[in-house]
Amino acid sequence: MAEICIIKIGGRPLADPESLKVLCGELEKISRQTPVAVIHGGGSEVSRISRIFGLEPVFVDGLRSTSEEEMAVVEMVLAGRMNTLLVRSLAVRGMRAVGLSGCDAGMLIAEAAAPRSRTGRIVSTDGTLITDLIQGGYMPVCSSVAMDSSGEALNINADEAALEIAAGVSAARLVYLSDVPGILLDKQVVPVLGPEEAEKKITSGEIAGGMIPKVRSSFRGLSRGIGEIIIGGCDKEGDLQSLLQGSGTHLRLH
Ligand SMILES: Nc1ncnc2c1ncn2[C@@H]1O[C@H](COP(=O)(O)OP(=O)(O)O)[C@@H](O)[C@H]1O
Ligand SMILES: CC(=O)N[C@@H](CCC(=O)OP(=O)(O)O)C(=O)O
Repeated sequence: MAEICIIKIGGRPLADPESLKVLCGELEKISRQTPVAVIHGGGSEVSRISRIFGLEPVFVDGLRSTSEEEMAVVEMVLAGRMNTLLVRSLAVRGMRAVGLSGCDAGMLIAEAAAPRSRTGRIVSTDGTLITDLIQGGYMPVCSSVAMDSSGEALNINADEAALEIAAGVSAARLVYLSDVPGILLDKQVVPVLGPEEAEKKITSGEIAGGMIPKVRSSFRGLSRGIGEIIIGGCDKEGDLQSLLQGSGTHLRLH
């Protein structure tokens, strides 16, 4: 099979119709060149809906501390609204998008990160469904909802879900599309970043919030055989192609 490219989409592009249009156009172009699977988040929408239900989000090191009640919102928003929104937006352009969550065919099995928490840590990944769908000419579109061994839902950070799936299918490339053009240090995009430098910048607070799990999971992914990991934005036509050709931040082990 041709080399698989995993594209992780954060929540903010999904919340804006214009960004979503650009993104889907870019995915259409890229998918003509290489097989693509999309893993998506939607954390900002989860927070918005949680607040409507009177649940104030709490994040620790960029990860949501997920209560039982919040898990219901996570599932509803990510595996429901966000997933179908993305699938419809791709399908209308002629792509054979298939909506999935990490629970499908046991793709992402996780365990609770702490007692009574519904925030999960992935313990096993099965990429077969993704490769089977790609071989059948489909574009898998997967949310980061996972399950534990007793069948309960767990909330996985979408960056980590993308990383696990990319490692599970031995992806040639994993692209994290975010609302920033790459990792910024002194307001400039860093073209290449290694693990020691990244940890220093996390300690100093220059890399913070949601960027922490993205960066840390990337280095774990590279050591597990993902060919290349790129962080960047996709705001206008040509952005995704240019990320694949060298713009944004490229994470390297050495
Ligand atoms: N050094 C940094 N460079 C770029 N973004 C950073 C940095 N440190 C923290 N961030 C934050 O990380 C965010 C992207 O991560 P995250 O919120 O998880 O986005 P997404 O939902 O797109 O995955 C940016 O919007 C920015 O606020
Ligand atoms: C455990 C955890 O933090 N899960 C994330 C899952 C969604 C996500 O990661 O969305 P973005 O990619 O848009 O940030 C959350 O609940 O926000």
